[in-house]
Amino acid sequence: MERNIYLHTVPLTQAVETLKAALDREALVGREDVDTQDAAGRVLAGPVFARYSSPTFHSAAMDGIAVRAKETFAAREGSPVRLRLGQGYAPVNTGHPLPAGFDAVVMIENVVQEGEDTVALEAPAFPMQHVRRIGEDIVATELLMPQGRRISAYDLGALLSAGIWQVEAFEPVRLAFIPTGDEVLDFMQRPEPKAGQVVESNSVMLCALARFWGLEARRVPPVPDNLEALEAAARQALDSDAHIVVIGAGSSAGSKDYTRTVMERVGRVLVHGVAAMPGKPSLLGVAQNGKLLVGAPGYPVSAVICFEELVRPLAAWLGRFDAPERAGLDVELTRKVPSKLGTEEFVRLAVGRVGQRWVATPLARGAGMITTLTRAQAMTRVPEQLEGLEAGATVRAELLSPMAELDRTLVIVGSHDNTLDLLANELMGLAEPVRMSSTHVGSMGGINALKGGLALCAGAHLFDPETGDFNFPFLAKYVPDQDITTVNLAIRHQGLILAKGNPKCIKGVADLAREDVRFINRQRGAGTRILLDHHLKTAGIKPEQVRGYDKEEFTHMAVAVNVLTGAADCGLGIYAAAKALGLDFVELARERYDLLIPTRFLDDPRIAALLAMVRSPEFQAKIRGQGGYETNLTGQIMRPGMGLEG
Ligand SMILES: Nc1nc2c(c(=O)[nH]1)N[C@H]1C(S)=C(S)[C@@H](COP(=O)(O)OP(=O)(O)OC[C@H]3O[C@@H](n4cnc5c(N)ncnc54)[C@H](O)[C@@H]3O)O[C@H]1N2
Ligand code: MOO
Repeated sequence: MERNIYLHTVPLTQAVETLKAALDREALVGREDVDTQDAAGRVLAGPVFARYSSPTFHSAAMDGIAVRAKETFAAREGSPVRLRLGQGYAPVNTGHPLPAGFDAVVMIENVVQEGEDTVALEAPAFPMQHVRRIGEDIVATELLMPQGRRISAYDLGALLSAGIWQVEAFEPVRLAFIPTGDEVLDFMQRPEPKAGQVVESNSVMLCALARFWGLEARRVPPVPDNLEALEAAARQALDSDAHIVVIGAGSSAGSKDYTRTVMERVGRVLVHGVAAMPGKPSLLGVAQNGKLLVGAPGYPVSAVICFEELVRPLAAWLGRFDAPERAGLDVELTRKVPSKLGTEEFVRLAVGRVGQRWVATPLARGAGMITTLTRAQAMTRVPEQLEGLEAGATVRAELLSPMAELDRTLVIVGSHDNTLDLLANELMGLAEPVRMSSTHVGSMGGINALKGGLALCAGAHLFDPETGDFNFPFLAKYVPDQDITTVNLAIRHQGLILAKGNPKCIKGVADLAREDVRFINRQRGAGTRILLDHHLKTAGIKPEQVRGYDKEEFTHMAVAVNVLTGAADCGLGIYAAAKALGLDFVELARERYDLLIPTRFLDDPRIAALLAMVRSPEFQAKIRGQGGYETNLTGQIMRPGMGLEG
């Protein structure tokens, strides 16, 4: 099978410009009459002139009486002017036409009723006082709105008031998405994926994005990797009313990546490869019938970049509207971001305020990591001429979440524990919800974040064999100059996580040296790894003797998943992770998992909410409910030397 070789990669802006030059948007996106009441969001194809004035008559702007101004000029406090009903004044309500012969309105509050048909005024009225004049707002025949205007909700009011029942607008930009791949399963069938299969989700995510920009978007069921079937699906979509046809996946160099071939059969490929990461293998072209053809990469994060950076500007240009912009915020990076020279890299960020600083932690950059899309509150771009961004650098971030949500985000960095997930959910249920953004970098990573002032709170469970104490010896060593309050979250049970039924009969640390036992380790700096090293040393086992010692995972659950799938026979982790996946467990140690909080943040409302939650008996019951936890110290402030006893 011949494989695709990319055209050369071009910068994103160049890719967009190339397509603008090749597409005939006048021919592609037509005009149509739209009833005004349905026209919000549509773009006017021509100018709109008012048919009616507003008001169409001189109208009273207040409730009161209509008068002739000149007859009131002499009125003074203590020397009123008296007027008689009929020729002198006429009662009016707001919005009523001004009765013939009168030219001003006096508010009812300023009218003294002296008899059935006599009023007294103690102040003069000026001509046209409290009168809305004919055409004050809109004058018939005048330009109400120019061509090219995107009709807002407000505009609908003005259009109808001016007697415009229909407008001529450009067609809405319509997009059809064709998911492809033998391995993708139609979610409509509620499938259960087997190895090698994935649930099709890109089409729904991307169509929803497109609708948010104002497009009409629809998907078809996934099409298998078969050239004829793909071509037929592409032709069918091109024959529909869609202006943009997107083929999902199959954009790169695999033996079944047919997207480019299909695009060449139904049109011309103008761009294959953009200097962006993710999103590199994106394709753009023009169909024989003039429609925009897009090949979106299969990986979700890549597909999003393809949509946001290529489809969005092109669709906006086709539909003659401005794509919605994101607010910007300067943020400080907690970690270094390496990047490839010559490629614009898109990095998603978890953002939160720590004291007066906005800090941003770069999330994992795998193009297949759907949760980086859901966890990110912002995104930054590493320009193509840079080889990366340094830790501590201030960069411009594009916000993906509202500012108010960012301000309610509690940044917690450090070791992972299932209780943090419990906490994240409970905190969102508060009357004033707190959003937890936790980054799992191990206990030492958490202490480092505190050192750099990059977190409101760190989770740590560092055991010091010399003193038998937790965390304090490490705080004294690494952040001696900071006042940190240590609050216990829970005592938890750590042990060997084993396959169900323990088929390899693993009974303790000594078995880790066995040739037939494959271990899965935690990353350097993780408290659990430090605990393992301590137990290995005590048992007289060298790391080299443990098969898999150098294979690392970042969370307890990831270790458990390795055991569940048979990728490893055993790993060290908390009981809750073993229990969650129905695995066996041999307990090795009880340890204290603490929240380390710089004392100056104790009054921060987010920290206050966290502590209140941790101290509530209901929450503590939920911690115990996970299995493998004790809560007799939970919520209490820890002191050096307390160990597990409190
Ligand atoms: N030899 C090379 N291989 C790859 C290169 C390269 O330069 N040389 N580029 C990589 C990059 S970068 C990307 S991005 C991907 C793009 O892959 P494709 O567009 O060909 O997509 P697939 O391989 O078919 O699928 C990738 C991945 O995404 C899943 N997928 C596909 N469609 C959907 C959907 N509708 N919903 C959810 N998930 C979907 C699919 O199952 C795969 O897991 O290529 C690299 N390879
Ligand atoms: O460029 Mo691909 O789009 O990273 O994953």
